[in-house]
Amino acid sequence: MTSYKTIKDVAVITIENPPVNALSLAVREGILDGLSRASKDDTVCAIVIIGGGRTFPAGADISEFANGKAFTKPLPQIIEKIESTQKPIVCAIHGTAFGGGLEVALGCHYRIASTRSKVGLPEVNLGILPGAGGTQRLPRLIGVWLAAEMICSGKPIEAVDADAKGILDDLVEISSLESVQTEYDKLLDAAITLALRVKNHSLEGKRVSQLKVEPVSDFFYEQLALQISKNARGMNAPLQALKAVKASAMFPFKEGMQREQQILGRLFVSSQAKALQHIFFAERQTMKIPGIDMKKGVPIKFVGVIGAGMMGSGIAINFIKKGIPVVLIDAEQEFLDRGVKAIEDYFKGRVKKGKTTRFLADRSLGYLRPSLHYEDLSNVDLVIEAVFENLDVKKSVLKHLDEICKPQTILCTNTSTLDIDQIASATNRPDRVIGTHFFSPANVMRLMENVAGSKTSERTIASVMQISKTISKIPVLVGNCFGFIGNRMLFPYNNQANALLQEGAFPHDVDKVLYDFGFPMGLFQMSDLAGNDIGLHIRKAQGIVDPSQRDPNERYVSTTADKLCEMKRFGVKSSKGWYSYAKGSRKGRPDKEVMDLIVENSKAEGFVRRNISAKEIEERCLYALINEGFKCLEEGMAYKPGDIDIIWIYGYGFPPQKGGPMHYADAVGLKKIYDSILQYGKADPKTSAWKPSKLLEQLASSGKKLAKYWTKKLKAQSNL
Ligand SMILES: CC/C=C\C/C=C/C(=O)SCCNC(=O)CCNC(=O)[C@H](O)C(C)(C)COP(=O)(O)OP(=O)(O)OC[C@H]1O[C@@H](n2cnc3c(N)ncnc32)[C@H](O)[C@@H]1OP(=O)(O)O
Repeated sequence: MTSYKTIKDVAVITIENPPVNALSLAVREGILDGLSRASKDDTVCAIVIIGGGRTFPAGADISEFANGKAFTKPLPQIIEKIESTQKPIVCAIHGTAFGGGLEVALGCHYRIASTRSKVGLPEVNLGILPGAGGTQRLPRLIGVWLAAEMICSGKPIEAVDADAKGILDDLVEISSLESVQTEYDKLLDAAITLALRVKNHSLEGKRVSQLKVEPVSDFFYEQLALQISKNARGMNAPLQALKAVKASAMFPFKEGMQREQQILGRLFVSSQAKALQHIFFAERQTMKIPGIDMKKGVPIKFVGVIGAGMMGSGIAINFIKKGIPVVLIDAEQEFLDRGVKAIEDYFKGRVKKGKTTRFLADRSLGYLRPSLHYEDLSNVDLVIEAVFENLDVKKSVLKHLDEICKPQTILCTNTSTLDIDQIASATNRPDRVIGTHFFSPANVMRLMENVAGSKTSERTIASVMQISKTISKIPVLVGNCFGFIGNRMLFPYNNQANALLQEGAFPHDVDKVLYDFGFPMGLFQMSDLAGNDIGLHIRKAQGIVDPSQRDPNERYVSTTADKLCEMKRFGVKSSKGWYSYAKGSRKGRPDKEVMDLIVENSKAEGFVRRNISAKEIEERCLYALINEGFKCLEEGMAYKPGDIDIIWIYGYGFPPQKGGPMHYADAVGLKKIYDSILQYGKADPKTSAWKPSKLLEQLASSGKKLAKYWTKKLKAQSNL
């Protein structure tokens, strides 16, 4: 896990734990061993610590948190050992020196970094804090203000920025064209040169723990705490990390470390840390699908997008940003021009905000080829249609594409609800047809539901999952059912919210409970923002708006929602929906007209309105959502519980600190959820969403946890 060599009397300890050189127990032991050898060897005058391969350690080994291994020869002790070594230690950073990696660097006496590298303390994103001395050393090195900002936000910074802040002693210029090997060679060279230059220098002032912290006023802490409460609402770790930073300014290093460790201990065992660490791994597991070999994907080098509306232009941006040429097609010059302008404005905005340079923006725009002619798609490797959400329209587009595109071209349909098999049936290549459900705005939202039809081939799936990754999306493979996973689960959740209105709640009551649970907004606010006509369009497609077409045995809860659309209360865009809005504002106010309508509908539909507790609102919305998630798993529409969690966190704002609906279900207890579902179903037998999932029933009665059960099941499958 580490190697040791000497170059020109400098000991070089190289950390070799690919892919990210996480600081596992074996790495920590390797560092200790290297330090001991270098200290004992009289010919060694200085030490360099460097990461092998592509990076300096990207942190402590997160997989050691759950099994407790992190506490054997713990990182703070290793860093103390590094800092107290009598020979100068130079740390050479490339790639991503994150978390424990940066904390190791802070324990070294000198730090140099490649200009391509990044450093950061992202621990708060895992529900913990930089608990290997990071909260005590960084303020000593760069001051409380800058350190608190880095630690509490968890955001990494570029090496150039780190140098300006005083974290680094020097930068090694590496161009974007140079290979990782050249970067490593140049960095090592520079580190050895520096080590030889400082070999006889005193280490006075070079041990960060011995530096003094300039205190700041309480006002600073109060302001930052306010900002954190707003930006990271519901998250414990950032505020706790701030407390630890404050301790650095109040106490000597040793005492500060004790405070840091106490806080770390509490955070470590918290439900938030477990949830956030679950999300970290679940996000990386979405590419691991039983029976799909991702290596079978074909490279996608040329892409077509049909439809230059908001969705199509957003999709095109993702590709051209990564240097993949896109032919953007629309039927009308006017629409095409509008789409191109939207794309140009997007890049202009990025340049203005300093997020990119004019040169890079122009380079991306150079990859865009607007066209009115489908024939220009004859040679693309993959095409995504983003036309109107209508089955017949989409089928005719796919049929046309099938005739024009080369036989190998993958045809993707961007839909949020429609049947992929039906769309694929319009072509002679159903194996090369797949759903790509982008979330709006498509250039911002990272989630993608990739929908496999019954004939979609392994090669098509692998190709689309790979290219989704290339364009920096988080792709989740899902099965072909109405609404796929995200929207399918949204229906019963939304259904309960509307049912609660019938029984006695108002939109602001439901929204408050969901906001307090941790969602960025409640369902009615979300509906107003998206446009209430979208829901109506879907209900019409389901054939349930017309009372004569409804199943009389199924409760209908959307009378008020339908009437709102009749009243042209479409939401924010018409300044009134479930709420009313001041012109240009997205902040809704409860509206008497809507509340009266709700009360009137309750009466007309035979409900005696009652006070409904926050607990009941929360349980009914969330348990209906969770029950549907279990159904998705038992039907094989979702491949893993973690996939559902990722969809709901990245697509629907489920609070990450609760780990997603399926993780949350395990945390609440499946028996409790199952029993509540039975109870709610008894009171409301006409709501099919209360029919409990068989999988939920089975796990609830056997006392098992979903996560454990599913991991075992997948293991057994892969051993078959
Ligand atoms: C007891 C001490 C307590 C506290 C002090 C210290 C705490 C910490 O250091 S916590 C860790 C802080 N670091 C991070 O949060 C960084 C996490 N990693 C990343 O952000 C990214 O992985 C990356 C930017 C470093 C690289 O991104 P990318 O190139 O996209 O690769 P992947 O994310 O797909 O990762 C590849 C592979 O590595 C696994 N992995 C990444 N980081 C860690 C880690 N710190 N520990 C264990 N494993 C890690 C990741 O799961 C992937 O694994 P698979 O290929 O098996 O999926």
